[in-house]
Amino acid sequence: MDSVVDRVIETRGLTKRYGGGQLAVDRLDLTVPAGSVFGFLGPNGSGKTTTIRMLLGLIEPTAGSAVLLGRPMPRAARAVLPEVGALIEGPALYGYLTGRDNLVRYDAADPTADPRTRRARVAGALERVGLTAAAGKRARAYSLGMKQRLGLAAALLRPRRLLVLDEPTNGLDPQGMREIRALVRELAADGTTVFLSSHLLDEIEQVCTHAAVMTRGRLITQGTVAELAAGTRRRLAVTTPDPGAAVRVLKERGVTDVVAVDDRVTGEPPADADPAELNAALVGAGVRVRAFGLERASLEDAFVALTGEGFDVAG
Ligand SMILES: Nc1ncnc2c1ncn2[C@@H]1O[C@H](COP(=O)(O)OP(=O)(O)OP(=O)(O)O)[C@@H](O)[C@H]1O
Repeated sequence: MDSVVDRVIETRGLTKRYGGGQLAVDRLDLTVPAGSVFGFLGPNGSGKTTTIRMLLGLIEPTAGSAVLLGRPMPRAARAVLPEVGALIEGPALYGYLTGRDNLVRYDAADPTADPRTRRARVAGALERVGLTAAAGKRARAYSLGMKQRLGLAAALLRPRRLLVLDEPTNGLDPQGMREIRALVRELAADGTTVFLSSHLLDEIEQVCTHAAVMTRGRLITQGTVAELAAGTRRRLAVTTPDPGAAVRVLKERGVTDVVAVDDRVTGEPPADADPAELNAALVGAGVRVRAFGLERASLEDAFVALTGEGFDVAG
């Protein structure tokens, strides 16, 4: 199957209600463009894993449709899944086998994989994820990050058009997170579309070109990361030894939501305000300004603005 699709994943009204009545995913319309690194963002329990399981045909939707690489799921699973690499809920590894032998096992389980070229494929995948030197170690001696990389290597034994990664950095230390993120960027640079779920906003900002935000089973927004962050207003931040006077002047000039903490005053400027004039007004009123700037809106600001909720941004 080598048809060209510009939408690698497309869902319409995709819904999952579990047996117990729990509505885990509610009428999801998701569009993942080809070539994107697409972040599927939401707090724990927001329905990310359930969505991924439906996309991969592991569970049936209650309603709606999912199209993967232009083909309907789960009906076309047999044709589509060989082109999709997936890493969900940690790779299934045999601890007593070496990293290399784990990959040999994965490769041997693929009926379309030619046994004569198996060694070369496994060596290539190990190289790809930086595990060549550790390939002869038993998997149980691997760190969590190495296990994740081995799982990715398994997903990369054959060329893939789409990689689906469910919380790929969950539980990793900062170094492990950096390694996985670097790998995701490399894979994307080679043209593979990557769909990754995460509850970490900064992770999405660091590696993704596009994102969708979920809460409680519902999609709140989707688009490029730049668009999502641009949807929020920027905040003005003033550092001054005269915070009381600064608050008064800014309010007079129409700045709203003014907050003073120690020597830092922040607020939301009116849409048509000229920052230079606000600064001049402060100075003109005798406020000593040590620093003045507009803060870049982050995806976190966008999330809070969209949902009115805070977000767990801890690594
Ligand atoms: N097999 C199941 N049976 C019943 N309810 C389920 C089942 N799996 C998940 N749920 C419920 O569906 C909702 C969405 O869960 P899901 O695992 O898809 O969220 P998530 O965003 O992936 O969160 P996490 O990151 O914690 O896995 C949750 O309320 C969860 O308790």
